[in-house]
Order: sequence, then structure tokens, then C-alpha cells
Amino acid sequence: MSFKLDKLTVRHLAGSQAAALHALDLDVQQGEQLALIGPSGAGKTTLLSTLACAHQPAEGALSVFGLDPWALPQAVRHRLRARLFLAPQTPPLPPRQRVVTAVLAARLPGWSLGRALRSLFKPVEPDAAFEALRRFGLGDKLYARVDRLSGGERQRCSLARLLLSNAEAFLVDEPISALDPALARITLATLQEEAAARKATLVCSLHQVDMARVHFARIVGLRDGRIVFDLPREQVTDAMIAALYENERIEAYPHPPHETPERIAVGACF
Ligand SMILES: Nc1ncnc2c1ncn2[C@@H]1O[C@H](COP(=O)(O)OP(=O)(O)OP(=O)(O)O)[C@@H](O)[C@H]1O
Repeated sequence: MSFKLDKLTVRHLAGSQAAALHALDLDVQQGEQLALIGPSGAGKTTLLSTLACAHQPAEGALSVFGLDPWALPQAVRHRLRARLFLAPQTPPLPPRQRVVTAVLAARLPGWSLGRALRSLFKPVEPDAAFEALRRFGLGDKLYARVDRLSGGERQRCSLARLLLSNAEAFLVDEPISALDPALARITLATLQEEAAARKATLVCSLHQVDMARVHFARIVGLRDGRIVFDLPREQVTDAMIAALYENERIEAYPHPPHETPERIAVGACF
């Protein structure tokens, strides 16, 4: 079993302290691949970062590879995290770095300090970085600077890191949000092939519901921090999807809640 959640509630420290996830129950077997879908703010990112042990739950039980991450000493939890790869929606890549160096950073946990320092000056495994980038259609960017990549290229650069990691579970947040349809298909296929080849678990949040239903056998629908359904794709109906996204609309606030129209009228921002 990769992940077991039992009545798991998660709150963000900043903001309203309202629960972002409410009493979730979820089992994910090792090697399983599932898509997380749901409207903006549903809690997909929070769930992924909780599974990655980046976010401590407020209540309930979390088991990752059979261990309770938050009952472990920090160093052991750190080793547990190294078995997980979280690919965030906006990857935090060092801007002035070359792509090859950024991708090879995935190897750092397995390298000695000397090898890591050497690689900063002359990348030690450029062929491995090239191969990972090539699988995401980025072979020509090996020596490009990270801050000269487009949004979609940065996303794929971050996923190329995933290929070089030794992770046993991939937690991927909206990996195709900046990609055209053809690249989106290649990207999902590459992630799924890699997960299947190393029997790694893949949990992937997606806004593209159609892609989720085509590519993933299990679909988990989240809304307002709760699991609305967790079903094999054949059992997910269009009506369920419509209900999941129902009433998604922009709230019509006439002015910020802390400002009166009178104050705004006299230029309150000064
Ligand atoms: N750092 C934070 N501090 C306070 N509240 C947060 C924080 N991050 C997220 N939230 C809140 O937690 C809830 C869930 O947000 P989350 O980012 O997990 O949703 P999501 O489904 O990933 O949304 P999206 O599809 O827009 O990325 C939202 O109400 C959001 O406002």
C-alpha cells in the first residue's frame, strides 16, 4: 500500500484556518495510477502535498508506505520523502541554472558532496539528463537557461527530473496545464509508462476531465475538500462530472470586503 488516509483533515496555517480537506478516506495501492479532478480550490494541491509529507494533517491518520510520517523522527521522515516525487504546478527551478543542471538535481540525494559540487561546474551525467528531456520532447533544451524556457517547457523540465529520481510514488500537480493537446498526450503517456515500468504509484491532478477519463482507470472527484466519488472510469458518468463542477462561477463582489465604496471613491489605496 502506498497511501492510506483515514478521516484525514488538513488545514492551512495561513488564511482562514478552515479545513482544506475534510475527513478524507482514501487507499492507494503501490503501482496504482489515479487522476484527481475537481473545481479550482477543491483541495487537489493540498492533497498532493499532504501525500508528499509536505503538509502535516490536523486530524485523522496518514500512512505512507506503511509508515506514519509525522510520528517519525525528522531524519527518517526526510528519507521517506525521498521515496516520493512531488511535481508542483509551478516548478521552483533556479532561474539562472542550465536545464541540464536543474534536471540532474534529481540525482543529488544519491551523490556524494564531491560529485554534486563537480556537477555544478561540469554536469556529470549529461546523457541521462538528455534522455529524460528527450522523452518529454525537450532534448534541444539541454544547455538552455531555465529562465529562458516557456511555461510548458519549465513544466516538462520539472517532469524530466522525476524520471531521474528514484521515487516509488509520483505526485504530479496539473502537469499539462501549459501544454498543447499533442504534448499533453505525450507527457501523460510518458509519466504513465515510467510509473508502470518501475511499478511506482502515480497520483495526478488534472483540470482536463476528458484527458483524465481517457488516461486513468481510477478517477477521484474532489470538491470543497471532500471526496465526491472515487470510481473506476467506466462508472463515472457525465452527470457526475457536471455535478462535480456545478455552480462554478465568479462571485460578484462589488468591492473588496474591507473597503467601503466611499473610501474607494476618494482613492483609499493612498
Ligand atoms: N497556502 C495556503 N494558505 C491558506 N489557504 C490555502 C493555501 N493553499 C490553498 N489554500 C486553500 O485551500 C483550499 C484548497 O486549495 P488547493 O490549492 O488545494 O485547491 P486545488 O483543487 O488544487 O485548486 P486549483 O485547481 O485552483 O489548483 C482553497 O480554499 C485554498 O484557498
